[in-house]
Amino acid sequence: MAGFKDRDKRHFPLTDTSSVVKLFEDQLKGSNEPNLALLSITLGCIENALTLNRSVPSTDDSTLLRPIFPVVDLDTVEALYTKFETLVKGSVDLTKYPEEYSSRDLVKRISDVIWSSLSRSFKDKAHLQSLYSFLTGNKLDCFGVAFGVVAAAQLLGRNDIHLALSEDHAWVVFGEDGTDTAEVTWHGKGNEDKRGQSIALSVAEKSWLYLNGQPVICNRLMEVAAMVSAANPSISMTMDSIEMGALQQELLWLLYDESHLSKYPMALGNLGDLEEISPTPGRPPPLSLFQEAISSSVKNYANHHVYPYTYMGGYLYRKRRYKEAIKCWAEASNVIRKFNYTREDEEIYKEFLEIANELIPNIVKAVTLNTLDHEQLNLLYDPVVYGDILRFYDGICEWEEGSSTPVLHVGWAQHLTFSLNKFDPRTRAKIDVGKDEDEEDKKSDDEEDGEEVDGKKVVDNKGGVQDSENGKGKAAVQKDPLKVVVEEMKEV
Ligand SMILES: CC1(C)CN=C(N2CCN(c3ncnc4sc(C(F)(F)C(F)(F)F)cc34)CC2)S1
Repeated sequence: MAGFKDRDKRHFPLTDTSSVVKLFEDQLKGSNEPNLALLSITLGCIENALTLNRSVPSTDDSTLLRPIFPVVDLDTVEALYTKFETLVKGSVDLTKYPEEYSSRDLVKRISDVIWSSLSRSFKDKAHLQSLYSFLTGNKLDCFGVAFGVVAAAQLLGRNDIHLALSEDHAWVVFGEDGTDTAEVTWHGKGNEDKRGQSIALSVAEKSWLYLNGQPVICNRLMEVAAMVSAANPSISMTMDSIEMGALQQELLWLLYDESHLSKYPMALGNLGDLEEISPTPGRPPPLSLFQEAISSSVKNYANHHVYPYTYMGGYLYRKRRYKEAIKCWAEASNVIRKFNYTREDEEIYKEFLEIANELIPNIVKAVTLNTLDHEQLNLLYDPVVYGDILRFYDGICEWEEGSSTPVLHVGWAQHLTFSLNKFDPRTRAKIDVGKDEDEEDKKSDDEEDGEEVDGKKVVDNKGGVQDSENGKGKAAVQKDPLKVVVEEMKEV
């Protein structure tokens, strides 16, 4: 049972990074499970001081000497912890929920307690992810509400309620075998919240938002990793708090060493980004962390996560390692093609749009202008690169096929033709777009379970069978005009 114990109190006051790391270390390695509310209040208090309430820089040089790290007093944290405990225990009558495992009603009740305390102001600002924000400003973002529900559940001794994370949404799992699911927060803008509903219905849509049944399911230690990963060192669009970034980085390495990041690809990616900004001597370089994130997704989530590839692709792009960046983006597209695009998948749509319509054109322009660097210019004569760009687009086309919402529009085709036309025609002739073996396998799989629907075989490209109405009463997007464009061009 979590509680604010004396052994926790002796860490206070916290005066620097290492005292915070020691508190987290004691919580992670201690006898009982880490206290999510205590840690979230503490981390949120520090983030607030380092990013929102920075000491106003005075004109004299005294600020140059004054330590910027805030002193976190025990009574500040204890007061907020008690406020949270009073709210939660005062609002949930546990005698109504005598069962050993949590019910949907209980989960909904806890979500309502957090939800009803929120102020109505807009919620997509930064620094709204911690219980410090909730308790001092009644504001939480989408992640913060889900995290708050799990922290409240822990206070109530409900140890079967855990955080579930996709790449753009959060919900909870609960029940005897931890497979019951419930929405507890909202998603995106202008979408009705589905709080209390199970996720099963949404997963059936094969949308990226729910990772088609492959989300990260946290235990208490991974919930600490989520809290640390969700910390935000940014002060403004152009400035980050060095102290907050360093604290987040040290806490992520502590969690990494305890293997609490091994099934959490995005946290590994976050650590890789922090290491790019400020490398820790003796630690693996960013690329190996991004590779670990990819391997974790392949091993634990049937390679259904996109971000591990875009973390690595973005890094390689920044290092001007363009051929390898394009390879990563082709692998990212190889993941997204497993899904059907639905209207709540905007975040990943924007990711692919930026790669297709900005990053790849920038690369093609850069290597055309910079003809002095033969290594770079060769890119336009490299059939492997050309093939990877085609694979990148083919995955997006496949993502669109069978979807209720179209992905591509003529703007995509304009950038596609710009990029592909820069390649030497002989190079374009060299690649073989023949059916590779797994494509043949897929076809044979489909043959097996394809069935006649009014005389014609209709299979989706996800290996399932759906009627020509895309199984959801919506007209499925047929073969996409872009594929025709690419095929026509190959005859050029
Ligand atoms: C390659 C990228 C464009 C760079 N940053 C990326 N992030 C930044 C960090 N990030 C995350 N990093 C750790 N954990 C989580 S849980 C989560 C979420 F499920 F969507 C939630 F909770 F709804 F916000 C998001 C997210 C989201 C993805 S992807």
